[in-house]
Amino acid sequence: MERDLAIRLDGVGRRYALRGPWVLRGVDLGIGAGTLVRIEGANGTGKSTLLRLLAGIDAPSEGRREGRPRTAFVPERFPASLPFSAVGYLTHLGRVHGLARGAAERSAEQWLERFGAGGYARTPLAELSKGSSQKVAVAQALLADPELLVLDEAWTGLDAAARAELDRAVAERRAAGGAVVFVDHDPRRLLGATDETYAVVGAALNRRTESGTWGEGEGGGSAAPPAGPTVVIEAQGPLGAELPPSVASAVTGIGEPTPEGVTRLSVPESRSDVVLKELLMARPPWHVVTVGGAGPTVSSASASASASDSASASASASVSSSLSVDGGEPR
Ligand SMILES: Nc1ncnc2c1ncn2[C@@H]1O[C@H](COP(=O)(O)OP(=O)(O)OP(=O)(O)O)[C@@H](O)[C@H]1O
Repeated sequence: MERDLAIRLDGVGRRYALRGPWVLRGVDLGIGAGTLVRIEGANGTGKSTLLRLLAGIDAPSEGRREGRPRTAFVPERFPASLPFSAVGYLTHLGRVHGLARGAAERSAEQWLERFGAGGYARTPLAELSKGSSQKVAVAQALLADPELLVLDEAWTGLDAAARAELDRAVAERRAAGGAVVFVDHDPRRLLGATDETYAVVGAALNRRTESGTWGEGEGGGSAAPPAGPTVVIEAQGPLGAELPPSVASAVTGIGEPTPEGVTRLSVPESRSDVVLKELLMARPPWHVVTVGGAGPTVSSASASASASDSASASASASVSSSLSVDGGEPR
């Protein structure tokens, strides 16, 4: 293992059933000590699966996880109904992490205070609000100074002060030489502080290069975009809006926006439905202007920019049913 790597995934694949579809395959990923790494990807692509593998609470179906950093994990869903008070639970975990009782209790109380949940220290977990419960979820990960901190949507449900506190805690971890890996739906989360960004696409991991395009993962080709036909989507975003990260990670080409704000996207056909859905469900939604083959646009469709979720989904379905592919007939 290279020096200064907190952890490394080597040729890692994960599927949830024998002969089931691979959620991840051929993933090679090294996380350096003291680095902050963002993982992106459309819904259901395998971000949480990757985080669980990194955190060591799930095992790869193939490949290896190398390195044994002291790891803490904030899961997407925290089991809030455990039979403990907030401080009792955190003290118990502190002891599991090797702290003496007194030190564990002090650390538990300090972290609850930092996240503005000191007043709920003696409240049973099952009685906490969703936001307070999330504060406990975050505190449990921070109390033993992890060398690898894995955060799955950890900011979701926190109030603004607690979100800022978590940003600070992440900076402190890094300053102490810890690595932090996170998934978050907000593309601005820790923007500027992030060292590396990867996207899960089609079971592989793509790394964002410095120019903002998506390169191959470390596996030397394992993260190449799927071969096959390409669909061109022209989409118009809300004024000044950036392309949703989940879309940016799924496309193979992004044109310069026109003065009217229409951006031309090249998308592998196998990802086009996901990209259309992500555009239409973005907040605020994007307007899909045309959908066609890589040559001249051969079909067009539009969707209301103020569509509700269900309307967006049905608009997506009607758009995708009019897709055409390279050199082919409209479907
Ligand atoms: N324990 C499990 N058993 C079976 N299938 C699973 C399990 N966990 C995840 N999956 C499947 O693996 C795929 C990837 O799921 P995962 O939760 O990792 O994606 P995600 O990108 O984190 O999704 P989201 O953005 O919705 O949180 C999905 O098809 C999901 O249904």
